[in-house]
Amino acid sequence: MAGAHHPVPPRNDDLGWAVRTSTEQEYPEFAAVFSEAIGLPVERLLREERDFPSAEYDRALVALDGERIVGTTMAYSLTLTVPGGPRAVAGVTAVGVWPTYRRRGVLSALMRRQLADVRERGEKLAVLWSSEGTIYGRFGYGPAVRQFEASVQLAHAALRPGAPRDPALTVDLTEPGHVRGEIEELHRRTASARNGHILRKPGWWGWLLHDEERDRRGAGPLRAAVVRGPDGAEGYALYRVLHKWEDRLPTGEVRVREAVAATARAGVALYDHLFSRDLVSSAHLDNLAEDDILTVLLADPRRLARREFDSLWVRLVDLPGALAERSYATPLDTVLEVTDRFAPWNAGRWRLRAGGGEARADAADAAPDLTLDVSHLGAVYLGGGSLTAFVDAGLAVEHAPGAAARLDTALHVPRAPLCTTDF
Ligand SMILES: CC(=O)SCCNC(=O)CCNC(=O)[C@H](O)C(C)(C)COP(=O)(O)OP(=O)(O)OC[C@H]1O[C@@H](n2cnc3c(N)ncnc32)[C@H](O)[C@@H]1OP(=O)(O)O
Repeated sequence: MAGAHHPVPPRNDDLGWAVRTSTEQEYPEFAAVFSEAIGLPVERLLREERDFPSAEYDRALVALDGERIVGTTMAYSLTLTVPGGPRAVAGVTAVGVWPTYRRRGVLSALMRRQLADVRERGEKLAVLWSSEGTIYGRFGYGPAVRQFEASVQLAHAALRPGAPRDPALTVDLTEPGHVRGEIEELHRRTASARNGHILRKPGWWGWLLHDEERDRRGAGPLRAAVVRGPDGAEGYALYRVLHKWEDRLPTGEVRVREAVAATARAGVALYDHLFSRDLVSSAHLDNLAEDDILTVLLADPRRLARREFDSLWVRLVDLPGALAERSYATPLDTVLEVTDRFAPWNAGRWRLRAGGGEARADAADAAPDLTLDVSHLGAVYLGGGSLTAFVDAGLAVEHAPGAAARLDTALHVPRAPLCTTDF
């Protein structure tokens, strides 16, 4: 369905670059272009795809200059946790343009075609991790997950005395491969509690857990710490230890890739374990949600040095579909005037109504309460961020006083979104 007043555009990009689906046979050439653009050795891309196949060749697109591939992108068929439950989404990846062809509209042509393809498949959202913050806003993506990496000196990493500790729990430290089944199951079980998680396919675990010397950046092998209670595994952490010495003092660190806990007591047991490793002085945690339990568990939270970054970007590809399949915290009846340069079928006025556990968005002619870009909706779709900030900044316009605040309230979710799967 198109928004009022805006017809569906033709599929081909107007700048003239030919875009077509790629093939498995063509993958070496595809990988060569992407590797040159992104700065990863092509041998590595080819080896990883051989050892841990993940490519969906029927979702790989190439832009051509004659016969020559000058731009690439691919999409994975993923499942993402969103308010309302897990949903099928397109996971956009492998975006690259051959350096001598950049800034001539090649990516724009690929994006247009990819959005049309995603829509045709019936996926309502496209998501990605961006290499730079400047690329994807114009294509309608908004930074939907802001999370942080953090460091803490172990001398100041004591947890609050009231933290729940249960002596019945044990911590098993081992190679990830030995406990892969438990890890996979725990990730699946806990991911649904937070928006922004990718429900990892079994094939992805091999890639995530493979542990080669060259990936260690001086640290030791990847370890899994699994917390078990009387009824089985309750949490795990994946981490490495970097041992370093200066003036006979240990200055190394525990490098935590992810810590996952199904219970509060398991979370405490994991942090107790990670922060009590010998012969290191600090811990570095790669992916923490804004409201990770550590932010309230540390006796001295000021000691947690945080650096925020955007992880998952979200794009509403089928705007009425995406808004209708999301859940809302409060009833809502509002008219949105949406701009969308790259998926014009979304542009126009939409009346969004939510209540009684249902939501719908219909093309409308009524006067809008808010005028905003589709990227703004992407930025708040998972329940993080604030539309009011876009209004305050003058990027979105509020016509009915309080409209942005009401929408923000309806979009609210109790836990900050988090994405720990970089694809
Ligand atoms: C999900 C992922 O795979 S993330 C990985 C993304 N890939 C990379 O970072 C690899 C290195 N970079 C590249 O290969 C290319 O520069 C790309 C893919 C980022 C951009 O491709 P291009 O073909 O140059 O983009 P295109 O010419 O269509 O640009 C469209 C617009 O976006 C702007 N733009 C594109 N990339 C950037 C950027 N990195 N920073 C700022 N603006 C940008 C262009 O200036 C242009 O603006 P305009 O419409 O006002 O003229």
